[in-house]
Amino acid sequence: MSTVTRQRKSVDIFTQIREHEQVVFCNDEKTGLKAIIAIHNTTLGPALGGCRMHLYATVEDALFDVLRLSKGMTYKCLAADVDFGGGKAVIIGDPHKDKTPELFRAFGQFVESLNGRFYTGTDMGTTPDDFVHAMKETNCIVGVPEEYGGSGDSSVSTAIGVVYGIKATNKVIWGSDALHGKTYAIQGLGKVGRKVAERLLEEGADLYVCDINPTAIEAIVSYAKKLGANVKVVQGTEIYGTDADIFVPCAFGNVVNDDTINVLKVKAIVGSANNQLLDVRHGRMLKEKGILYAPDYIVNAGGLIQVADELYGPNKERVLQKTKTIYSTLLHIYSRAEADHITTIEAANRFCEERLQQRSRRNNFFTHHKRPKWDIRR
Ligand SMILES: NC(=O)C1=CN([C@@H]2O[C@H](COP(=O)(O)OP(=O)(O)OC[C@H]3O[C@@H](n4cnc5c(N)ncnc54)[C@H](O)[C@@H]3O)[C@@H](O)[C@H]2O)C=CC1
Ligand SMILES: O=C(O)CCC(=O)C(=O)O
Repeated sequence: MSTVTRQRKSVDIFTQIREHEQVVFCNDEKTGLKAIIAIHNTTLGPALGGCRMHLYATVEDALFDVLRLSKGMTYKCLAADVDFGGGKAVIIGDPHKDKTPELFRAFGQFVESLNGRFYTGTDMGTTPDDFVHAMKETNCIVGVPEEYGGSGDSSVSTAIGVVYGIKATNKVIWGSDALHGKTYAIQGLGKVGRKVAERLLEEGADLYVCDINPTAIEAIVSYAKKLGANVKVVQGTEIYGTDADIFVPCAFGNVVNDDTINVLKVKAIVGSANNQLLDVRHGRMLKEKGILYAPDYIVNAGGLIQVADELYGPNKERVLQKTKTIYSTLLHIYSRAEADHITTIEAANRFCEERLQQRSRRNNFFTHHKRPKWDIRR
């Protein structure tokens, strides 16, 4: 039994979704689609969040994941200062075997049925090309390929934001935001992790990397070779115990738990993975161990910033400028945590909850989506 499953108690469904506005179970026999869409909070505007595809062991695991991910999006929208709410979707299936155009069209129909309350795009296990099929059924898709007039793959901005997060962390620990001269342990070399790895290598950093996909490993090893840079490949859980300076989780959530904290030797954790802490108490354990934790939803907000911007008509320069603010927001969170003697995740949560209180006072006049945008229906 996994650590995650062990620590979860069995509770009734309404207790599980008590913090959420709406949870939609999507079932389509013809295409085999089994998905869950969770809308956490739409105080600031329609819910926005990517769609993950993963072969969950149980439906309960999928529900647990989508509930946490969608709540995280509410906080991410608040931290990034965009007028959207928190939502997320998960498709239960193997992203390497179970994808079909029809499955994504069926998913698009369910998104459309929410009538503008939920906008979605890529996450772990999905790519912009998957959502081109969903776009035939709904306009509520983001991270749309540039050839359709969208902003393109949102992982580009996510990776840029993660690098700003690493720079801010280096500044706090070593007094300089330079990326070189440090070793980073990157878990996951997918859409985000690979881009972060390439940037770090270009800056002269050393890397430990791991991924379950040999092609992803080969790509980064050959890139390093081209640059004459240093990459060591490690297997599975070995990534937690390396002598790297910073651990960069860019695969799945819950990677910071009792087991991994025991073996982590790094000075800081800064990565793109959503929900890195299994529980808030793991934030306290990191603090006690002297490991600086960059709250995930602060650091990985670049993609959100990009796709939120896309809905107003994409502008790359505007996205880049806003993504850069991840650096200053993170420095603010670090100093607030220090001043208030709390963990960095507690400081980030307080910052967002205060913003939500302030914004809730504004009259929120939201009407459902305005115009057909992606007219590619066949
Ligand atoms: N794509 C985006 O713009 C954003 C992604 N995130 C988060 O960042 C993380 C990565 O997202 P993407 O790069 O989009 O996903 P992806 O699906 O493109 O890449 C994930 C990578 O992790 C690898 N992986 C899976 N299990 C692994 C394991 N046990 N050990 C090592 N590697 C493993 C996969 O083989 C894949 O290469 C996810 O947690 C996602 O929620 C957060 C914000 C935005
Ligand atoms: O990157 C996206 O497409 C939306 C943002 C998101 O889902 C996330 O930040 O986890």
